[in-house]
Amino acid sequence: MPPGPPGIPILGNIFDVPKNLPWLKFTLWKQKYGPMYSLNMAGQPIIVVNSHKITADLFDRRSNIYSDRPRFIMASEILTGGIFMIFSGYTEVWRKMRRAGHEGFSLRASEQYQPMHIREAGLTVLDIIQRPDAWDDRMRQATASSILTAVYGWPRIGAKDKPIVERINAHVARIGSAVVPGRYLVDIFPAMEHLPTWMAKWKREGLEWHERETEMFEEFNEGVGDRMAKGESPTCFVASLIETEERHGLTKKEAAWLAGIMFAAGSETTSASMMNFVLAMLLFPDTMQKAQAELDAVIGRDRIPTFEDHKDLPYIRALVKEVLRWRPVGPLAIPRRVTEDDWYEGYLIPKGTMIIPNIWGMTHDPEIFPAPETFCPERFLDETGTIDVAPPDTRGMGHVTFGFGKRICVGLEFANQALFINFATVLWAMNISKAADVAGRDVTPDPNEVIDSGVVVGPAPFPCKMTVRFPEAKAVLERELALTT
Ligand code: HEM
Repeated sequence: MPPGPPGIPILGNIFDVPKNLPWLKFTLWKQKYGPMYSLNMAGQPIIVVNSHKITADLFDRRSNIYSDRPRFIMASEILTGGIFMIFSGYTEVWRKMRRAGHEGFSLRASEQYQPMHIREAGLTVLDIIQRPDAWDDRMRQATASSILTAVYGWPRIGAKDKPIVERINAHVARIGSAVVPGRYLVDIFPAMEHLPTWMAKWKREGLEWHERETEMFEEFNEGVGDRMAKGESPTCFVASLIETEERHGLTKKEAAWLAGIMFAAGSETTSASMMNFVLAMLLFPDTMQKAQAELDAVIGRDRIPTFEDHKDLPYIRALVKEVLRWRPVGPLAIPRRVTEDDWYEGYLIPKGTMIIPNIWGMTHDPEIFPAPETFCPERFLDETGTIDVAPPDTRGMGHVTFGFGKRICVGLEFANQALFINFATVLWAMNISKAADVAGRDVTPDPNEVIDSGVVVGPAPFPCKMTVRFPEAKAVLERELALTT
């Protein structure tokens, strides 16, 4: 295996990997051991990969043996019955779900949600104009709302929907905490999975949660089915799932979980990226001004941005990529497991090895992204500032924040569209600047203070000041949004 940090007998590197910001340590090790090195976590062999080329060679070009996931017994088998697509192995059920998920969120399919994204972004900015202090709450709610609308065709969620959103969020948090290494002993000692439920409270509770959540997700899908039976045709993922049920061969339970998974995978990731955007605008105000100059030149102040403008807004397109590169919300993605012995560059990667792609290490590689801590959208544009450029082996996207190969993020088109229109609308209408403390001094947030929920990493809460850029912004938003109802 490729060499790596030496570790101690039996337990290996278990004490070398920090719980806090492990991707930074992984990135440091890259300097010492190269772009691919191995770790031993109490007998579990792990390979950490830190380069675009290696991830493309393994996850894209050898995807038939690198698309499996390691076992997450509590999160993926007990709490979610083996059908939680994000963590599930490279199985037949995963394939069915993946096909259906991809069909519902492909580039073409995601276009049908564009009017909803424009509306949601505009209404959110209007809310922020009214209550600037609640900007982060509003942005989080907007993300949740867009995904629930896209998945279930629900109208925009508001304060009255809090209980249902909290219920879904609690489900996401439960799974997030269950994948944290060491949270459940069964993931360290798999033999414990055979304990009878009367002896294992964690297992009993996990299975009960699974039953309750299956009921909840099935009810949501049935709600869409009932609307269709009444002759309505909601534009949403579940409606298309119901129409294509037979072709995809999904059971009622699998279809219900597939829809639920879209929210789990898409809500926190997108809202953490929105927070990172605000943070970047605060810390790098010159980029905000350049983006606003582009918006003024292309859109002016008498209408709001739309998706028609995408082709004419290279700086905003680059801004989306730079937010995802600068602060990838899944800095270590989700690990893989190789299903056969494999040889790569003279090294043996034994069957069963866990492979961790260090996305942070790749998006902060100074040879590809000079001064990687500097927020600089220009890195994704050619010298004319109009043509998008991307380093090799990034699928033309410029970064690998959405993952790789057959398991690349299913919702990446939807997420890119949501981020594009939200960034454009916020910057068209608002200025973002540092808030002042009680003594009147500017508060500069530390971008390395983060909240790590298990899979998604976002910035710790920070204050910021949002003000309207020009007096007519509110009236223009109101007028334009009235036209889109
Ligand atoms: C900024 C937003 C997002 C980021 C950065 C992100 C990132 C990721 C990453 C890194 C993975 C793992 C890929 C791999 O293993 O190679 C993933 C998987 C996934 N994402 Fe996203 N995601 C985002 C938004 C979304 C949205 C909006 C949806 C749904 C509408 C979604 C649905 C999924 C699903 C279902 C998977 C599991 C794919 C599989 O295992 O086959 N994501 N995402």
